Amino acid sequence: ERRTRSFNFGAYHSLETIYSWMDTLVAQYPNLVSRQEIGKSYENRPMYVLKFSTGGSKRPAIWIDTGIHSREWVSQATGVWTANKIATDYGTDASLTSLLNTMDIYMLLLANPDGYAYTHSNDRMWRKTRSINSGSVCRGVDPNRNWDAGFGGPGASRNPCSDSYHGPSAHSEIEVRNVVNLIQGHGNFKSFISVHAYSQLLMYPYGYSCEKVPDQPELDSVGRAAVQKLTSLYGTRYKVGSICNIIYQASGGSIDWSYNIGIKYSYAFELRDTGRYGFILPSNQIIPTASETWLALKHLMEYVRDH
Ligand SMILES: O=C(O)[C@H](Cc1ccccc1)CC(O)(O)C[N+](=O)[O-]
Ligand SMILES: [Zn+2]
Repeated sequence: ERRTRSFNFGAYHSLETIYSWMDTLVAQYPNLVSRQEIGKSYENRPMYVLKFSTGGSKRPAIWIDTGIHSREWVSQATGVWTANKIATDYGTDASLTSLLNTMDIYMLLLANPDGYAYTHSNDRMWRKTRSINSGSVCRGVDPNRNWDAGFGGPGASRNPCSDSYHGPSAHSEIEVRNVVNLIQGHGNFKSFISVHAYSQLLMYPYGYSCEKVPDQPELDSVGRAAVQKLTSLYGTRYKVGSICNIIYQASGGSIDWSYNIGIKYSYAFELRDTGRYGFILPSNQIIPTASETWLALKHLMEYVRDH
């Protein structure tokens, strides 16, 4: 209804505002979008996935998460804009319509809800979850070091006070376990895309090692083609490569886990910018960032649809 159309996609919003906007999106597109609670966060906030589906059961699916690192606000904002874009363009964009007639899209807009709330209430630069670490005064685990993929290896810290603390064990964080359970329970995901900021990169596995994955040539060429579409809009330049080679070695990352359980088309975006504003990207760049990113996302999803 009216409220969705009047929603300001060019601003950063609170968790509560995003959650109530999700309700209006589902209400406006009941035959396309549904909301699924996949579990609770450490501080007992619901974790909601938006499922875009035109029917079938357990259709091949694409996963997109935003906001796993709570301070990377342009990621969550891009997720909101993208969810709205999918809902509004279905039925008019032929390529998207054909995609949604054969595949489902699952979006987790706030993958770290406790951290996101904390960046609004206490510390704009908070990155991790808000779990209590026994024996330490420091809180939180880096949810992008907590996955069962090279867990605890180089590229993560064992210090609970570190921003890249991997946690006491793989999948120790409920926010990670909720996603693992959904993906493993579903069993038919073909693509897993995790959206971060910043650095303007499109990355594929591995992070935990600099060895080439078996599908590296294909992931690289599809990634380069996707970035070409992104750059065509405003000239924004991205680099493409494996996490380990292009940014740094990082163990326990989500897309290494998804790749290793067989989800070939696993990618991580690092959105704008390259450091001028960093995590504090001005809100007037939200819509341009989301618009250019959409061109890359669409390319990836079309490729997955056709292969
Ligand atoms: O360290 C991270 O988890 C990401 C890089 C990354 C992204 C995906 C998988 C493994 C690592 C970088 C970032 O998004 O956190 C941004 N940053 O640290 O500036
Ligand atoms: Zn991040």
